[in-house]
Formats: sequence, structure tokens, C-alpha cells
Amino acid sequence: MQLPNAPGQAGVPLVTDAPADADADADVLARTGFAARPDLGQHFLRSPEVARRLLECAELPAGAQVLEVGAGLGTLSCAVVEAGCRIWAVEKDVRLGTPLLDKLRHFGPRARVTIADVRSVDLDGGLERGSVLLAILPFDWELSSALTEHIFASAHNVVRGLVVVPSRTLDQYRAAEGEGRGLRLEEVDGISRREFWPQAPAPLRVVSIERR
Ligand SMILES: C[S@@+](CC[C@H](N)C(=O)[O-])C[C@H]1O[C@@H](n2cnc3c(N)ncnc32)[C@H](O)[C@@H]1O
Repeated sequence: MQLPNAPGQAGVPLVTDAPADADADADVLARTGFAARPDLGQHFLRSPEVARRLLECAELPAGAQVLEVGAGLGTLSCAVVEAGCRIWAVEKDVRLGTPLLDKLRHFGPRARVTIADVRSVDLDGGLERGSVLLAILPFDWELSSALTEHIFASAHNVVRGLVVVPSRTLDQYRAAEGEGRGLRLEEVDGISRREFWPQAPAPLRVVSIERR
């Protein structure tokens, strides 16, 4: 991994007892002194194995086009392409542009990278009908809620999603369900906070999203 400038199957809990690979990209990044940005909810997945298990939860059809918002170091993006799907990885933090591009470049046209705030991207312009959102959203419940709402309001070609979010994101959505919102969120699994560097500050949920 070139570093930026330093300053389960559905129903099986996504918690591994084994320590994450010490040479996982997230751990390499940690050793550089990279300052993760709490305002962007930055926590990086440490284990490719957990990425593959998230993918199984998503039950993607062969060759599906996947939108990943907040692609970070690309651990989940790689698992998506290696499974035979196509990825559009969107990441806001410019410091992550080089490592993300380096990681995905060799997949050629099956992997597209955009470094921008997803709210400024023409998503329908780049997605075909039937696309799926697969994302480890920022670990800030308000930001992850706002991004979820934005994506499903603006990207009409996204038909469903599977996301990792803070449990409060799901709780708040359920509390507001009577307000006629257009999405159905359902918890399908859990995932340990320790699977991320820095460790997630609060419990996480793996959540499926369907349009009503
Ligand atoms: C919980 S981290 C997950 C990172 C990545 N999936 C990984 O595991 O390596 C959330 C990511 O969302 C990115 N992010 C936050 N706000 C964003 C936005 N508005 N548009 C695109 N990406 C955003 C952050 O920079 C961060 O990389």
C-alpha cells in the first residue's frame, strides 16, 4: 500500500475471534501515524475475511454493479471485484485517493474510483438500474443517516443496500418510521467494533435497506 502523506453468511455474527492480519492495510496505516478524521466517521476495516462475509450478507447477483460510499482503503471494494462484481468506490478524503487508486487500478474498468463528497456526485449518471449500495458508512450516526437518505433520494438506480452503521443510526430511523419515510431498514447481523482501526466508539449493526 502506498501511504498518503503521514502527519458470513447471513445470520452468522460478523465477529471473528482471530486477531486481524497484522499487515492489513488498516494496521499499516495506523503505524504511519495517519490521523483518522472523526468528523468523517473514519474507521478502517482490518480484515479482508470480514469484508467477504459482508459480501455474503449482501447476496449480490453475479456481475452486479455496486456503489460503495466511503471506500476508505478499499478492503471491501477489493472483495466486491474479486467476487465478480463491478465497484464504484466513492471516498471524500483526498488523503485516501492514492492508496485507494493503487489498490483498485489493476482491476481495470471493473473498478471506478471517485474522490469526492458523495453528495456532489451524479450517481444516476454512473449507475445502471438495479445497482446495490454496499457501504461501511461513517461511524457518526447523523452523518450516516444523512448519507443514506441522500443516496436513496438521489440515486434512483440503486434498488437496495447493505450497510454497516452505528446502532444509533438504526434506532433513530426506527423511532421516526411513523413519519412515512420511504425506506425499510432491517438488522441482519452484528459486527465487532474491534474489526476496525481506530476501534469503533459505539456498537455497530449490519443493516439491509429496501425501498418501500
Ligand atoms: C467507517 S469509514 C469506512 C472506510 C472503509 N470502508 C474501510 O473500511 O476502509 C467511513 C468512510 O466514509 C468516508 N466519508 C465520510 N463522509 C463521506 C462523504 N460525504 N462522501 C464520501 N465518503 C465519505 C470517510 O472518509 C471514511 O473513509
